[in-house]
Amino acid sequence: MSTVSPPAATAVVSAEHLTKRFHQGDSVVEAIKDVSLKIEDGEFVALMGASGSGKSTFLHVMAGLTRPDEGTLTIADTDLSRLSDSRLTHFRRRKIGLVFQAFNLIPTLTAEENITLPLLTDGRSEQIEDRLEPLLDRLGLMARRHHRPDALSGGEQQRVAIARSLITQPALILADEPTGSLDSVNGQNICRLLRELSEEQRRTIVVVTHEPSVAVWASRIVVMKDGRILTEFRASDFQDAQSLAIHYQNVIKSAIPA
Ligand SMILES: Nc1ncnc2c1ncn2[C@@H]1O[C@H](COP(=O)(O)OP(=O)(O)OP(=O)(O)O)[C@@H](O)[C@H]1O
Repeated sequence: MSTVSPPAATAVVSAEHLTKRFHQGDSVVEAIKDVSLKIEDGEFVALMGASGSGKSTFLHVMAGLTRPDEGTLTIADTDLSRLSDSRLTHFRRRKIGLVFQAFNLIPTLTAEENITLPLLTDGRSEQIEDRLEPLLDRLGLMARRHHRPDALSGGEQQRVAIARSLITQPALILADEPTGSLDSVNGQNICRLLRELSEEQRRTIVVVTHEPSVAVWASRIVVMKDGRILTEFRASDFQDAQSLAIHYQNVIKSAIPA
């Protein structure tokens, strides 16, 4: 009898030895140093760490918004270092969905127009018909589709931003402090939505956060300190956000300074 081995998990993100330096006058800041990380298809990863630990820089490198000085980054089988600036922009539009703390919606456009904009700017308007209504429905935005951002609550605006990130069906969704502008109830609802998207649709999601109450929704938590990956653990090892917060604080405190 022949045996069939399960398919190997595919890495959507493969970062190897990434370093990014910023020059300010005569001084140089190494924002990330020798960072290596693999993220598999369908994983929901929280990137934690104190202010200045390099989380946003790493996220921006993964987004192709910032080029690393050293190391290689492969996203969805594409080595980003091999892409020219214009191809990198094209790649980002197609393969990466971005969600920000400040929502970054266009105030003069309705919810629906904001959501469909990435397809329009990429010359793919024919895909709107099939994709828009299921997304509005899934994200609970059907009744708000014709409203402009100033007529939407913060939670609704962030759901519009998430819908906008999903409409291109990207390989990877990157969110920088997505609950940072929301109250705790709306913040938790956004976390639940991201978790459901990863579980139901195998979306690969990376969220940068300071908050254990956000990180606890992820499947894997990666902790950064002084530009390096310090450690990682699984949220399922903790009963609740409070026990995760205690472990996180202990890990940060006991780390030997770089
Ligand atoms: N454009 C830049 N120019 C100069 N230095 C920068 C730049 N961007 C980031 N840095 C520096 O790189 C380091 C890492 O910054 P980064 O924003 O990635 O950290 P972070 O963990 O996301 O912080 P926070 O949680 O406060 O957003 C910091 O010392 C920061 O001052």
